[in-house]
Amino acid sequence: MSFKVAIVGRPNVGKSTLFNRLVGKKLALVDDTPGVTRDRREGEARLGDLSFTIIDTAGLEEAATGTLEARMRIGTERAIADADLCLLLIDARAGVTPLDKSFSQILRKSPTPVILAANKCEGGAGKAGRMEAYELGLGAPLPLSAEHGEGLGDLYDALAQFAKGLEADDAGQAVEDALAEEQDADAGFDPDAPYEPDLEAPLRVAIIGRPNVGKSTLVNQLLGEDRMLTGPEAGITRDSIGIEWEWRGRRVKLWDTAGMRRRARVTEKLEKLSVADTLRAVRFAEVVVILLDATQPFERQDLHIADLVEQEGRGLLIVVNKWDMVAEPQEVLRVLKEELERLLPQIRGVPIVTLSALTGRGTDKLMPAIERVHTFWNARVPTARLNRWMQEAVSRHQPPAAHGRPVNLKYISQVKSRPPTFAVFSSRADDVPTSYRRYLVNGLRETFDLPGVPIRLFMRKTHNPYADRKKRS
Ligand SMILES: Nc1nc2c(ncn2[C@@H]2O[C@H](COP(=O)(O)OP(=O)(O)OP(=O)(O)O)[C@@H](O)[C@H]2O)c(=O)[nH]1
Ligand SMILES: Nc1nc2c(ncn2[C@@H]2O[C@H](COP(=O)(O)OP(=O)(O)OP(=O)(O)O)[C@@H](O)[C@H]2O)c(=O)[nH]1
Repeated sequence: MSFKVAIVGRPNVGKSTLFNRLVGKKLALVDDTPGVTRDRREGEARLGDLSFTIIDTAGLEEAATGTLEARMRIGTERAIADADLCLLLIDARAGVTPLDKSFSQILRKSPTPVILAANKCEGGAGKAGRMEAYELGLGAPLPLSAEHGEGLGDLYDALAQFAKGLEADDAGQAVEDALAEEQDADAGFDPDAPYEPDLEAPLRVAIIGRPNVGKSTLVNQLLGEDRMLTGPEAGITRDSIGIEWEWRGRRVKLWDTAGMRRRARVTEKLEKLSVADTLRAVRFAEVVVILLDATQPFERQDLHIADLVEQEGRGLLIVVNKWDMVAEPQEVLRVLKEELERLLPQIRGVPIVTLSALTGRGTDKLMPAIERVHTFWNARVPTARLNRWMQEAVSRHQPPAAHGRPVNLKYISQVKSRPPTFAVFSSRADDVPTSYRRYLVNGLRETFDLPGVPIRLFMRKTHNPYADRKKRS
């Protein structure tokens, strides 16, 4: 992900020198006569694994009219408007000057974030100036030497921290977009019209799992190891959110949780995804794959992710990796199935796929299983079938009477898919207990074959015409 950094500061502090160092080419003129940089320049900068556009805003004294301060204000404001981040440079050897103060005032008032750096600090010089710089109210100044290339590590950390924040914003936006798309897909929902997958919209998938379960290995296997190594080829695109490719003529977008964590590690050395990252991935995805390591027990963290999937109403698939390490596959699978039924009663019958990302064995089952869960998640049940089913369900097991009177269920219809959502109408909706609603949900899941997706069921109150008539008479 790229961003724009404007280097601002009064003349002669070393803006062009820093620009040249970051761009790696002598693009800007450097001279020790103040104001020698005539135009602002832009270049593609690299620092470690970060790449960004950098703007050098020098040459303010060149303009013919207005006071220096007025011109500076204009130049800086223009740069601020253009940039995602400003780097305010001061000359630590010269100390803080009134002009530096004017700059920081402008910057403090703007919403663009600012990094303050004290230049010309090579060999520990400029300490006094650096201390003074705290006065500017822009936080701790980073000691730098643009000419000698010192302090670039700290600059990297500050920029990486900023880039991570941008990515989080981007990710947040991707989630909002995905949710908006979903709402569009739900508009005009008709339970009696057959579900037809929209092949234009990418099927959104997230693969989530504890560290070391084999997420990266699996993604590489899915996309084809070679293609990943030789960079994106036609058919595979990557952005800060994820990886998109085509599978059997269908667009698939994979949320890059591994990538999110890799980037996070740069600055925070996080060993696992933060809760916020996980939640974002779950909300983005239509189908969430929880990846387990066959040699490790099912853990609380996995359960926590499954809970999130249920709460957010996404489709769920459990994938057990490293199946090549399992000596007694039947037994391991039996235990796992039992555990899942016990620990995840709210999403019964979650499909399980076993595979080895390392050898590739079984990985061909993954996409078809994801697609199936996606279909269940989009399922539509015709109203007539639903009502026939409900009549039977009620005759087998009546809702308990409340206040000495029977509770009648009038009818049921599906009001939404993604996940399947049903409304049951009754004049005494409030009197239907949770246990009975659960009975209905379980019946729906079994009868209409909806494994691995949360099912929502609401009770809706119908108007009771008899009650009204009685009142009127
Ligand atoms: N000692 C020391 N001198 C530096 C450093 N960085 C830049 N300079 C010198 O400071 C002077 C001004 O540098 P420039 O990069 O032209 O400064 P600028 O801020 O772009 O200046 P204008 O173009 O006038 O706006 C030059 O003589 C540089 O060699 C540094 O880290 N240490
Ligand atoms: N035996 C076996 N080892 C595997 C399999 N898949 C992955 N591994 C190994 O498990 C280790 C972790 O794999 P990664 O793909 O890096 O796991 P990850 O989940 O991306 O790890 P983090 O980035 O730490 O979250 C590596 O040593 C892999 O070679 C598998 O199917 N079988």
